[in-house]
Amino acid sequence: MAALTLREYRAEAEGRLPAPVWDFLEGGSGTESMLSAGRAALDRIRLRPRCLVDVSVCDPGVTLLGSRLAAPLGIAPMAYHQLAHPEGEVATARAAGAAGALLTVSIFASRTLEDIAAAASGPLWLQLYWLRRRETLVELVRRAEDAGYQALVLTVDAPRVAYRPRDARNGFAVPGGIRAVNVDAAVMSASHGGAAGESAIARHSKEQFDASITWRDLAWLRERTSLPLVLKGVLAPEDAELAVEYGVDALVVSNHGGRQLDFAIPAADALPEIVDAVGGRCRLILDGSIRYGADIAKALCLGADAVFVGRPALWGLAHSGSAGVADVLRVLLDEFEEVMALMGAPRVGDFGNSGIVHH
Ligand SMILES: Cc1cc2nc3c(=O)[nH]c(=O)nc-3n(C[C@H](O)[C@H](O)[C@H](O)COP(=O)(O)O)c2cc1C
Ligand SMILES: O=C(O)C(=O)c1ccccc1
Repeated sequence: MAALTLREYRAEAEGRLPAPVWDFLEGGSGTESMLSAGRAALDRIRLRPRCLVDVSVCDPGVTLLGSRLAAPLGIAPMAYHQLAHPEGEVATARAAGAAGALLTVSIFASRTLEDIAAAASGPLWLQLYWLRRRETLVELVRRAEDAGYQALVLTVDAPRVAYRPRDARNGFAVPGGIRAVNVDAAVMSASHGGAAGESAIARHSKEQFDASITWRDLAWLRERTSLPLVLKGVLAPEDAELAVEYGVDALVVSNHGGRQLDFAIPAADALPEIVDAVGGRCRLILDGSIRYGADIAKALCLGADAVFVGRPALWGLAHSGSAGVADVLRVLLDEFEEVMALMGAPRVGDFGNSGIVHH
């Protein structure tokens, strides 16, 4: 298969998916203006290379919360990979393993945690939304521990799923035959069955997500697992400080790919203050609009330890299943390895604040 750029994978994926599914994958909340804003924030950052450094061998490898990765790259949690391909998360896990990338499995994965683990040869983390029914969370934590997942990621930017105009217009619902198989069917039923003018996903979240949780509840979760705990969707330095106080091991600095709070700060703009606030006391992952190897370098220069990539993994999956995801990851890794060489930064630790300028 000829190498495709991520942009080509996107175009190919669009042609293969039903329009309402495409709209759900690609869409954003409210004005959808944050989709381009996230990209613009990264585009404003320019790289400043060093020269005459020995870059004959570049090593993109890192260890993140005990997970060994071929590069500082993970796949962001995304619900229902079967929307993109019948094999769903099992295919994604195979590809992530082959590339040495982390896979974060969504609580609303369409394949079982155990089947995904069986297909994975690399590290897996499990992402949770805080459902009203706490027994579901306790059971998922136990299953993740038993299946060898290496961290838990609590998404904290979604007390409910935001208004997303495309999904509302399409009356989007999770198609029959695709289910969040790791959660009781009764808890998930509102996600199915469309209603004109309303997104079933948004409706389901209002019914089943616990919007009352606070930092005290985080302590409850912290006590129930020895796995590292990650919070996803932090943008305020004050929250980063609180997270450190509550024993959180890493933060995913993210505006949820422009799908939650409309006009929320792009992650790349929020990151510097958060780096200052945590002062090295927890790991930081930049999420949103990562599309090039150079974006990984920019994130590291800003002070992140790694990045998450979201939609491009689903483009690869829609294009050609596991092979497509593996190729998307390979394109990003090859680009990053080249950026390391051209930046004069043969190790991940060589990227620092002097490697970027804002313009
Ligand atoms: C189709 C889709 C489903 C998503 N599902 C989840 C989810 O279940 N949990 C979660 O924390 N974030 C979810 N996200 C957000 C991603 O984890 C990530 O923050 C975002 O996609 C990153 O932006 P990018 O797509 O520009 O890389 C989802 C995103 C998409 C596109
Ligand atoms: O679409 C999303 O971004 C998301 O987080 C989600 C939440 C609930 C169900 C499906 C996806």
